[in-house]
Amino acid sequence: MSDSPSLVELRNVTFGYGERVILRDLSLSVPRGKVTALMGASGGGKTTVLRLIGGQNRAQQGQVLFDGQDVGTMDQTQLYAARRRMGMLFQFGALFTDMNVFDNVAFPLREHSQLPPSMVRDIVLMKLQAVGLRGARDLMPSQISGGMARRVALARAMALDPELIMYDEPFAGLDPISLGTSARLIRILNDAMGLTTILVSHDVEETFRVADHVVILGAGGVAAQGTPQEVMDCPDPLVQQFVHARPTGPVPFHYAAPSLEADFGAAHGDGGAR
Ligand SMILES: Nc1ncnc2c1ncn2[C@@H]1O[C@H](COP(=O)(O)OP(=O)(O)OP(=O)(O)O)[C@@H](O)[C@H]1O
Repeated sequence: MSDSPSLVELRNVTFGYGERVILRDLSLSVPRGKVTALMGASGGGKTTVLRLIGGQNRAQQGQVLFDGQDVGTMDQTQLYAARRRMGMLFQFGALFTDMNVFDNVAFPLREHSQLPPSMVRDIVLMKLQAVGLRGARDLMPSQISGGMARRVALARAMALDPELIMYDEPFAGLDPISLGTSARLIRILNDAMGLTTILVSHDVEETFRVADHVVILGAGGVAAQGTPQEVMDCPDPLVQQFVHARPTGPVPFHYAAPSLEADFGAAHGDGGAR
């Protein structure tokens, strides 16, 4: 284990899909034991950062360090070992619909460990207890609410006791009470289980309440980072637009497109333009 205060560190990372550069010379660090919120305008590359950390994407330049090791240069075995130390909860963390709550949480344990059934049972019930759903073990996903399903997915992501847990928009579509419960749970679990958390979210109010460290992505790089208060106070117009959810400002509304003239001006009369 590295003795760096950061569990994850991106150093001068450049990444694009085809010709389109999404992250440009991006450097950021995720302190151990803390909740780090990764925020920024839609399409800014937050999910892409999570995918780089998980090794689903590889940086074209720079390094993505997980506990001091470059994820981008790992072979399959090393990557597999690193991923076992990470829990990932992607948008709406889909459950297996043909398995009950218990079996959903047991799934990674049965897949990735040789533990006897009695131990699997104890671990599953402990994880379900941590998210308040020990009593729901026999229910099918169709019998629980969206907020409960999210918590089951969280219990499943924690089944193998990860060191790092990454949430991609865990609050999307939740009612205000479930949202508050989920946010508090993320904080409590981080502290109780000695985790390091990365939270991608658009919900400024709730996220700023639970995060220790906030990173705002903008224009391929870091627009601001610091404590929630430091980021709130950052004078950068892009950051201000984002934290105050203003509809107008430097964040562009339009995805990069040909000029209006190219699409509309010359199209009249040519009969076959797309
Ligand atoms: N597999 C892919 N192939 C091509 N382009 C992609 C792919 N995945 C994402 N992109 C593009 O990369 C950009 C960044 O996407 P990403 O999902 O990382 O953004 P994000 O900040 O998580 O957005 P959101 O907040 O809307 O989820 C987007 O413009 C998207 O269109």
